[in-house]
Amino acid sequence: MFSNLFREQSDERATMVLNPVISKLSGKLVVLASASPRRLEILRNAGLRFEVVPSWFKETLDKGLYTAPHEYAVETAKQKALEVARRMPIKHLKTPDIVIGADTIVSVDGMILEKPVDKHDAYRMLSSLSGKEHSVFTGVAIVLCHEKENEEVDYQLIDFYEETKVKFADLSEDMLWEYINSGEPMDKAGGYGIQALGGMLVEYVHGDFLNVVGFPLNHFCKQLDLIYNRCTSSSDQESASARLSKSSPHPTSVLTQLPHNLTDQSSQSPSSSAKHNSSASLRPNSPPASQTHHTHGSPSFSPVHKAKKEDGDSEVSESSRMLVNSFSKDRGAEIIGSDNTALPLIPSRGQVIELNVAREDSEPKREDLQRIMELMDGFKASKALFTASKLCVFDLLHRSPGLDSAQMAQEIKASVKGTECLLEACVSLGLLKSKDRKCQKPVYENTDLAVRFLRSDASYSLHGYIQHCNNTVWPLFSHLESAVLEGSHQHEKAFGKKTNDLFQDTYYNNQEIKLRFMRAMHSIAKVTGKDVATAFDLSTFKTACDLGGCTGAMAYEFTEAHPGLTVTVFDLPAVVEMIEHFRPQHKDNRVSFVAGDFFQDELPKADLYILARILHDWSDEKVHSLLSKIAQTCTPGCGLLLSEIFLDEDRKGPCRGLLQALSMSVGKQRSAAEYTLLLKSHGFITAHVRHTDNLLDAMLCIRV
Ligand SMILES: Cc1cn([C@H]2C[C@H](O)[C@@H](COP(=O)(O)OP(=O)(O)OP(=O)(O)O)O2)c(=O)[nH]c1=O
Repeated sequence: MFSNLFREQSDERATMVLNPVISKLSGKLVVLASASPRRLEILRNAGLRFEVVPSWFKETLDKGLYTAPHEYAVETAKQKALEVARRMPIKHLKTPDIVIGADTIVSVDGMILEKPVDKHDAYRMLSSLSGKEHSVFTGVAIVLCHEKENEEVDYQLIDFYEETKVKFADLSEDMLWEYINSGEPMDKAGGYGIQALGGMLVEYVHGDFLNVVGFPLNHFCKQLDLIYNRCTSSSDQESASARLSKSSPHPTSVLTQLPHNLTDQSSQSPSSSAKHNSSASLRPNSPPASQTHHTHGSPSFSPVHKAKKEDGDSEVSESSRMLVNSFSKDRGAEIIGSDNTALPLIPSRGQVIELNVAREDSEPKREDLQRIMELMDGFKASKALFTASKLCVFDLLHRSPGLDSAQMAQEIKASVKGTECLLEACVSLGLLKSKDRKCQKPVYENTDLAVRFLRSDASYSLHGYIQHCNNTVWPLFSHLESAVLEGSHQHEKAFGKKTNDLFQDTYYNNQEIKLRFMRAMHSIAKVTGKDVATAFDLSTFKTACDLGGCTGAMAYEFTEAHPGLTVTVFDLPAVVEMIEHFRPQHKDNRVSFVAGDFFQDELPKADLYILARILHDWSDEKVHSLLSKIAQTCTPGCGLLLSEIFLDEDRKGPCRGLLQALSMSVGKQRSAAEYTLLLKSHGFITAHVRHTDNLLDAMLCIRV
């Protein structure tokens, strides 16, 4: 219905305005900085080709700073688009040509209504709309990115808004609650969706219907027409902006450069990004956001350090160059030159390694060679870590720091020569420290890294996961060539037996292997759990069920983070019978365990289902069967929190996810948009996506 409606409304305009615009955009990298499935559908139906990179900007600007509601929507749209425009060159290694951001709000009686946080909030919003006319504003920001010779990026910002008036019928209490309980209000501004059940509440609409649904397509096309059809060269950009200002009722344009110091912006984790507004971050001494509208000019910032985009056709004439842009929540952007760079072997999300190798036949540069050698030696480093961990080197040095190689050899019952080589290798990898002694062999101690992650009894120990990598992942990867040739996993070759169900046949039919696997899952849940548990406001949910929650490590993080939540961990009987091995010291009564098979048995009732690191393991058929079972168990408004590594939409990273896919399990790695579509097919809409900057990302979906 929605798509048909769109066609009826815009076919004529499409031929007049949209098609010439679309041809102008072909070959350009257009990015939609929005997770809204409605915006995606509107633009896709219009024939636009684009990538989706949801913005990490949190919608928490101070509404008190804005004199009119549309100013707030426009500013939020700008921040969403700019965050993506800044992040992409660094984290995705490509500079988009255009980034589109949007923000939809409802305004009634001088209040701004965004998405409700819970059912009561939805009730508050909908009852304030009952029997009245209100305005829906969508602010849109179009960021044009221009890369310059000297690696600076110019951003030209064009923004505008559209207002549509909507009148609601008088809503009875019963109607209100029936609608709220349908779950539809939760991810929509003002708490309703005019395109679906919410349409029944509406008496009339004055203005652009699609604007209410989240994107004013017609106004957008007119803006594109102005930019691309009436302004031919990039040198005309300033005048184009000026023209836009005159001809359009609400556009603004800011031409600016990305600041040199990226520490508080491009590298922001979602949580930190909310602290900034564009004016502050783009123009350090500028007035508040609302006053920077209609500002032109180019503030003088130093050039940005970023991976330079190559022109696909041109030969790379520059000499070899290596940049490692490393980001973390704490450190922000870090630009490390080749001289002082310890290359990360496997770039994580947010780490960018670029080698611009000069002409093919020119003399190899040291850094390029080094990178290849690092990759070739990677397996030796992994195996050295696995072996030291298996032989309990880190535990022994924790108990008795300062052992020399002969003493260590005696402790681990190994050869002195072999032990010496292993200890020295661990020093070179930064896992151990050695202290020289006069005329004697050096003694060894754990580094901080080993103390924190490699001791088997450390709070955030990865010991269990390392053992799993050594015993299970390593043998599988030693058959990688066959896995690639055959396109299937290599369990039979690696472990000498056929597996129908990896968990039942391999991991859980032997006590020792089972415990090892549980320790591995426990390790991962311990180090990632907090970030997943705190990714979203879950205060509307009272009961959760962690499907395949294993030792409960993730569940305990959820109860810790959400005082009103109780969590049932649902896992196979073989797992639940072992959980005493993993109970935390301070038992939390809000975590309980139920034994069962989520493919076969009835699921415990809950408001929120957690699927952390589950779906990627299973075939499409099993994934669909599990999701449809959850969907049947859920009432509208129930939540599903999915946590996996989300692949980038262009499938160029993160490296961990792509390497994991090589194990060729029957499952697959997916991007956030792919998970969104998958869940949508089972009646769940994605309300929020969070890239955590940790090993697992998360998305919160609501059953409609
Ligand atoms: C009023 C109304 C809003 N909406 C939706 C459009 C938007 O998706 C949403 C408003 O929230 P927004 O914050 O504008 O957008 P979003 O959170 O969905 O996505 P992102 O921030 O990543 O861009 O409400 C409808 O679908 N129907 C309606 O009738």
